[in-house]
Amino acid sequence: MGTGASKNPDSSSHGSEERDQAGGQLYVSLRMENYKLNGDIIPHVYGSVPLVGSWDSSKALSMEREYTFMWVLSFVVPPNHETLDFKFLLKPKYSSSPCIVEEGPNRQLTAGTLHGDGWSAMFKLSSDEVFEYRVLINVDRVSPFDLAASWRAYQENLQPSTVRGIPDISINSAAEAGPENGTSASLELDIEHYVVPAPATAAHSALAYAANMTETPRTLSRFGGMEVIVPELTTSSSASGMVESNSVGAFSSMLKQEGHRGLFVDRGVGSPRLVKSASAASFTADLKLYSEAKNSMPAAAGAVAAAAVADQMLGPKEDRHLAIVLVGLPARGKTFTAAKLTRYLRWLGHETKHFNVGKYRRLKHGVNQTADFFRSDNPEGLEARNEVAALAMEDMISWMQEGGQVGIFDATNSTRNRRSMLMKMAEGKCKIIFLETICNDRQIIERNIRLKVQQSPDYAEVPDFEAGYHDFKHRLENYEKVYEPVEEGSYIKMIDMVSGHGGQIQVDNISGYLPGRIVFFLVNTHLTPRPILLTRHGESRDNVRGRIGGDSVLSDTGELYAKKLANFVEKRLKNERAASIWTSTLQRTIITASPIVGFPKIQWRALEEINAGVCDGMTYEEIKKNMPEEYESRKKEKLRYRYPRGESYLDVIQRLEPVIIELERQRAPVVVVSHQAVLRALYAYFADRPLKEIPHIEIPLHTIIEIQMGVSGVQEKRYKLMD
Ligand SMILES: Nc1ncnc2c1ncn2[C@@H]1O[C@H](COP(=O)(O)OP(=O)(O)O)[C@@H](O)[C@H]1O
Ligand SMILES: O=P(O)(O)OC[C@H]1O[C@@](CO)(OP(=O)(O)O)[C@@H](O)[C@@H]1O
Repeated sequence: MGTGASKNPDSSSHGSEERDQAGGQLYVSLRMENYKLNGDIIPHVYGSVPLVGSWDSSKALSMEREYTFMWVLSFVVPPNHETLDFKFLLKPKYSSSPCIVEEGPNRQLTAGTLHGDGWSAMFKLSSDEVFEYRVLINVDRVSPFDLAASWRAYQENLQPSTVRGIPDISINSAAEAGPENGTSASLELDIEHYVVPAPATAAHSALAYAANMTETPRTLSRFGGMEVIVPELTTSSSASGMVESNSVGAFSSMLKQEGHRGLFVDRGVGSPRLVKSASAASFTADLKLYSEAKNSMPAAAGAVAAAAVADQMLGPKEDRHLAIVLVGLPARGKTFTAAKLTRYLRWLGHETKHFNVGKYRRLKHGVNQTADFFRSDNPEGLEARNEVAALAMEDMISWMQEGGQVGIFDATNSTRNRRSMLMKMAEGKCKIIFLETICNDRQIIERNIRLKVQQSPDYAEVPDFEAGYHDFKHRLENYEKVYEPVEEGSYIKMIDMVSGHGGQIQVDNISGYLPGRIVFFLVNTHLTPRPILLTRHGESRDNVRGRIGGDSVLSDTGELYAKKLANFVEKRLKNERAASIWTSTLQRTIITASPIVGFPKIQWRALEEINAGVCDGMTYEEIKKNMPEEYESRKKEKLRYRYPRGESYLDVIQRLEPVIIELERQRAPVVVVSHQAVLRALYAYFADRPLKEIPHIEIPLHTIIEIQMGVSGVQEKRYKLMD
C-alpha cells in the first residue's frame, strides 16, 4: 500500500521518475498521533541505514513532540536514495524497560515511494494490551534552495564577497570542530536544563484557538437575552486624531479589553510629511486631503506609508478599505489563514481586524449546535447563520468607517447567495477580495478535522472525542452539498498550498499594492513544522561600555556565549538534516555564530542593528547630555523616532519584511543571530505583539528564543545559557 507522495500506487513509478528528473531532495515527514497516551512514552524510528540507526534501537531517532498528542520527525534523503526499511518503536521516557517495536512488516521507502500500512502503527504491550497510533507519512520533493538557499548561492558565485574578509555565505564543516571551537565535552549542555519561562505575552497561538482571539460583537445587546451589554460606540474625533467613546455601559470582564481597544484608534502619528505644493491654493487643498487622510493612515514607514498616501490621495474612496472575505468548507484552514494574515498586516502597520462569524454564532446561539443546525434545508438554521454573518459584516464595515483599513471576514461563505449578500452590504464602502482555501488532500483534511474537534469551543462540552468527530464530519457533509466555489468578483484561491505537493495560488481581478503583498505573503507560507531560533549576539565590548551601534568584537563573556550557543545548536538541531544560520554583517553576530559548525551561514544586511545615525557609538548618557531634544523625542515616541541620519523602529520593520517572508518560506530550521532592535521587531511578528510595544520588548543577551512553527501556529520556548 502506498501513502504520502505515493498516495496513488498506480502513479508511483511515474512519480519517482519525475522526482529523479526534477532533482532536489526528498523531504520525509513522519507523524504519529494518539489522543489517549501521555508524554511518558516517546515514539522513535529506526531502520536499515545509518541515518535511522542501522536497526540498532539505541540509535533510533527520537520523534519530537508537536502537541500533547502528536509526534513528528523529518529527514531528508537524496532522490536516488537506497531503499530504506524502517519501523516505529516506543521508548519509555523515565524507565529502562525495553522498547516496543511496532507490529507487522517493515515499512519501506523506495525511490521516494512508501510501502507499508500508512495509517496506523500497532504496538503490543502484552497479550491483551495494544496501543494504536495514527500515522501520517509524507514525502515531498524540496529544492536545494528550500533546504539551504545560501548554499546554492555560494556554489553559483564561487567568489564570495570579501567584505571585511568574511564571506557572505560560508559553511564550516564539523571536521574543523575542536576544543577551540567550543564543542569540547567540558561545554556539554543538556538543553532542557536551560529552559526558562517565556513572558506572559509569549507566542502561544498554537495553544489558543485562533477564532477566540477575533473581534467581539460590538453591540451584543442586539443579540437580546444576553447578559452582556457593550455600549454602542458613538464616536467623535478629537483633535489628537483619537476616537473617544461618549457612552457608558456594563462591560463583562471578557469584553472589557475589547471595548477598551475600541476607544483608542491609533491614527498613525508618524504619517509621512508631505512636500508643500507650489501654490498656496493647492497647498491648502493638499493639507485638507492630508488631514482627512491622516485619520486613516497606517503607522508605518517606507513602502507601506508611500502606498497608503497614494491610495488616500488618488484612489477611489471604497478602495481605501479592503475586506478579505474567506471562502471554503470547514476545516480548510480559513481561520488559521485569517489569523496569520491579520498578524502580518498589523505588523507591517496596516490597521487590520479579524471578524470570525463562528464567534458571533456561538455568542448568539450557544456552543451546542449540532450538525443539523448547518443543514441547508433547515430554514431556521440558515436564517440564524445569515443573521450572524450580516451582524459581523455590519460591525466590520462600521469599524472601517471609523478608520480601519483591512477587515478579514472569516466564515465559510460557501454559497453564491451568501457572497452576494456580503457584496451588497459592501457596495461603495469597501473593496471585497474573496480568499478561498481549497484542500484536496484527504490526510490533511482528516488531521484538520481532528484538530478542530480538539480545539473548537463547539466541542468543548462534548467529552467524547469520537462523538464530536462524527458530528463535525456530518456538519462538513451538510456544507459540501451546497458548496459553490468562487467564480465571481476579485479572488485569490489557495489550492492545496499546505500539502507540500506544490499547490498553487490562482488570482483573478487582483490589483493594487496591498492585494499584491497579500498574494505574495500567502504564496510563501506553509505548515511544515520547524523551529526558528532567535538570539542576540554575545555581549560585545560596546555593550560593556554602554555604547550603542558600532561594530565591536565580543567581550570575554560574549565569547563564552558563542561557544555555548554552538554547543546548544549542535544539540538542538542534531536530528535535522538541513538548517541555516543567519547573521547580520556586523562582526559581533558573525563572531557569535562562528563556532557553529555544519550548517550554511548567511549574512543579511537587513539583520543589522537599528542605525543610530549621528548617535552611533555614543552612550545613552552622552546623547542625553549633548542632544537633550533628541533624547526626549525618542523617549516620547520610540517607535516612530528616527535618529538623525539613521533609522526608526518603523524603518527597521520595513527592511525586515523580506526576512519575515523568507522565514515563512523556509522549511528547515533557521538560527537568527542578530541585534536587540531587530529581534524585537522579528519577535513581535511571531508573538503577535502590537507595534507600539516593539521598542520596549525585552530581548535579553545570552538567551535563545525558540519559535516553533507548525500546524497550529506558533509556540515559544526560551533557553538562558548563562547567568
Ligand atoms: N491552506 C490550508 N489548507 C489546508 N489546511 C490548512 C491550511 N491552512 C491551515 N490549515 C490547517 O487547518 C487546520 C484547521 O484550520 P481552521 O483554520 O480552524 O479551519 P476552518 O476555519 O477552515 O474551519 C489548522 O490548524 C491548520 O493546521
Ligand atoms: O532601541 P534601543 O532600546 O536603544 O535598543 C537598540 C540598541 O541596542 C544595542 C545595545 O544597546 O544593540 P546591540 O546589542 O546589537 O549592540 C545598540 O547597538 C542599539 O542601538
